[in-house]
This record gives sequence, structure tokens and C-alpha cells, in this order.
Amino acid sequence: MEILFYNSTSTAFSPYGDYWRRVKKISTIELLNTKRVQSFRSIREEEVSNLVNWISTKEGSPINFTSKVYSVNSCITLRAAFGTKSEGHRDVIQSVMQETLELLSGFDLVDLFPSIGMLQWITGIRSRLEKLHQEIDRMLENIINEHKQAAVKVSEENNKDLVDVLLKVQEDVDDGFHLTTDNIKAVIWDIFLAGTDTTSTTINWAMAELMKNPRSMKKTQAEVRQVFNRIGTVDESSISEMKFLKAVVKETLRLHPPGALLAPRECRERCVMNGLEIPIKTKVIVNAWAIGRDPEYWKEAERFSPERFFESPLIDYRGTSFEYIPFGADRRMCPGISFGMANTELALAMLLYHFDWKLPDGIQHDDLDMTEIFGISIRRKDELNIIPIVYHPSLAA
Ligand code: HEM
Repeated sequence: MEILFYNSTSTAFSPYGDYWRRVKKISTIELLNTKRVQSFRSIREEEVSNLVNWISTKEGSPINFTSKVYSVNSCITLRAAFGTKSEGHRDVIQSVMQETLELLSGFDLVDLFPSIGMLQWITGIRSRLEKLHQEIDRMLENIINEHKQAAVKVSEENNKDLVDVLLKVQEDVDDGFHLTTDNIKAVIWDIFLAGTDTTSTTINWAMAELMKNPRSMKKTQAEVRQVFNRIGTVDESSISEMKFLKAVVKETLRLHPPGALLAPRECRERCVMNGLEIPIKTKVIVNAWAIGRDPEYWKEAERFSPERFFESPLIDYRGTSFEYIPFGADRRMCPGISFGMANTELALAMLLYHFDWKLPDGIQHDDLDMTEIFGISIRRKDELNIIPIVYHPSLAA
């Protein structure tokens, strides 16, 4: 079933209000635009390089790839959101976020956004969530105050973190819309929840698929190494040349869209689809996971084959190819595509450049278990434990 319709009087689903529209606009235009995402390049490169250095010390032993990728992504998001001011709070934020994700693991994106409505209806875990909510609130309050008190105002666009940008928006009252401090906290926390888990899940699935498909792994590594060796630097500047790597990420998102059920929609007017009458106000759930595996649109739909995107180069994830919507479509579409893709592509490129990867003893490529578990994002059931072997360009044939 790819689209579910049902009438709902539940408070879980609140129609979009003016607040939501404004915040969405701010997220898309001010916070997560391509230029801003570019300005976080050095953060990405530094954090992934730190990971590469750490992995180098573990050569020959299995590492928990899943948890390492998760912590790198949360560091990148933290630094992008709070700048250097996050350092004193980093451990607390990461553990609170981890706890939130664990508590919410039975829920999905559909339940979470806009998060403002979330706490109103989750009953069983309400008290723990409320305690966490207070902790998060206190922590964000401190960080925002530190930003407000910073003696030197940040004027250079490139040095602005997301809190700086939101405080600037708060100052510039736009035709009567006032962004409160609570709004700022909610936006930042939504970005954490929506951005970190989805991105690290994507990197994890991509690596798992490459481990399961050695031919694709070889092809991706050959491309990444050819480009980085020719340019002479291992950084973000040449990622745009890595067409096969990009196809690997696209194929990963086709088979494993982390936000499988998208955000819920509501029918604004009565309509008829395939003879079925859909009344006004029906809640609509779109199953992007099932759409990406529909044999009507995809040849050998269950097979991991990045090459399919060379055969159909026009299929893109920007919300206009309806057979492929890992970031959703229309006004509820993900505002974090550029940030998510930049983090995913750089991490994969660097980890595939610097290391060859082996499965621990006794596990064959074909045997790698790809069972999924359903939560905020659809993750692999098992953490990915794999063995790094350092690549030395000078020794390569
Ligand atoms: C590979 C990474 C990512 C994937 C696959 C992904 C996917 C999605 C999907 C499917 C939705 C719902 C869209 C819809 O219903 O039409 C969504 C919403 C959202 N995403 Fe992402 N996302 C990713 C990364 C990010 C990042 C890095 C950020 C922020 C830094 C982010 C922020 C958000 C926010 C704030 C929403 C809610 C938008 C709303 O309520 O309208 N996402 N994302």
C-alpha cells in the first residue's frame, strides 16, 4: 500500500498554521540554503578527518561503523547550529538527543512534525519525555543566552551559526511576525531530530549496501580514488565530479528512505482517485518506501543498482519525480536536502578513499543481514561492524 487515506479526529494531526509556514520559510531560505550549507564545509571536513584519523588507529579490527557515523553527524549538526559555543554542552546534548531518539523509536516522522504537537498526545512515555523536554529547554536557553551575550556581534555571514541566524531573524520583525525564543528552541531541536538520524542512517545503509555488493564498492572506490588522487586533496571541492558515488547515494535512498512515511497531509477538498472518493479533511499517509520499490516504476526493484540512475538521469529527489520521493515533495518537503547530501557524500567519499573495508570473519557479502527496524528513521536492525584497512595511494597499482 503506497498511499493510505483515513478520516481522523485525532489531535495528533494539526493543520499547518501561520507559525509553521513562517518557520518553514525561515528553515528553507535562511537556515539551510545552499550558501549556508557551503559555509559549514570546514566543519564537515574537520569532523570527518577526525573520524578518519581515529579509524586509522583501528586498522585490522572491527569498528562499530554505525555509532561512529552517528556521532560524527551529530557533531557536525551541533557545530553548525551552535558554533564554538556548543563545545561545553556537547556531551549533554548528545546524550539527551540519544535518549530522545530511543524514547521515540516506536514513532516516525509522521508523528513528530510539527514537534509542537508531539507532546500533547504521546501518553505512555509522557512523563519521561516531559523531563527530557525540560532538560533540553534549559540547555537551549543557556546556549541562546550565551549567543545573546557574546561581546562581538557576528557580522560575517560565513561565521554565523544557526542560532546567530535565528537571533537575527528575531531582531528583524517581518510584517508583524515575531519569532519567540521558544520558537528558536523548537526550530533548532527539530533540525537536530530531523537531520542527524536521517543522515547517519543514509550513510550507514549506503555502506551496508556497498559491503553487500562488492562490484559497486569497487566501482565507487575506483572513482573516489581516481578523482582525489588526480586533484591531490581529499576534501569537498571535487565531490561534484563523483557521479557514481552520487548514484550510490540515490540508489540507497530509493531502497532505504529514512523518513519512509513522509509527513502527514490533509485533503483540502473532496476528490476521486482511481474511483475512490476521498472526503475533505482525510488524513493521507504517503509510503515513500513502497513507492521506491514499486515494480511498475522500477526494473528489478529490489536489486541495488546505482547504474539505473545513469539510464534515467532525469529522476531526481527534488520532489518532481513522484516515483522517487525520499525527501518528500511539495510544501512539506525536507528543507535539509543540501545539508544532508553534503554530509552524506563527503563522509562516504573520505571513508571509501582512505580505507578498504572487510566484513568480520565468517560473514560473507551475501549473508549481510539487511533487516530493517521502524522508528523515526528506518534503520538497519543490527549495527554495522566492519574492518578498516588503510589505503596507501603510493602503494596502489
Ligand atoms: C539524507 C538525509 C535526509 C532525508 C532522507 C530526509 C528526509 C525527510 C523527509 C522524507 C521529510 C518529510 C518530507 C515530506 O513529508 O514531504 C523531512 C522533513 C524534514 N527534514 Fe529532512 N531529511 C534528511 C536530512 C535532513 C537534514 C540534514 C535536516 C536539517 C539539518 C532536515 C530537516 C528536516 C525538517 C526540519 C523537516 C520537517 C519539515 C516540515 O515539517 O515541513 N532533514 N526530511
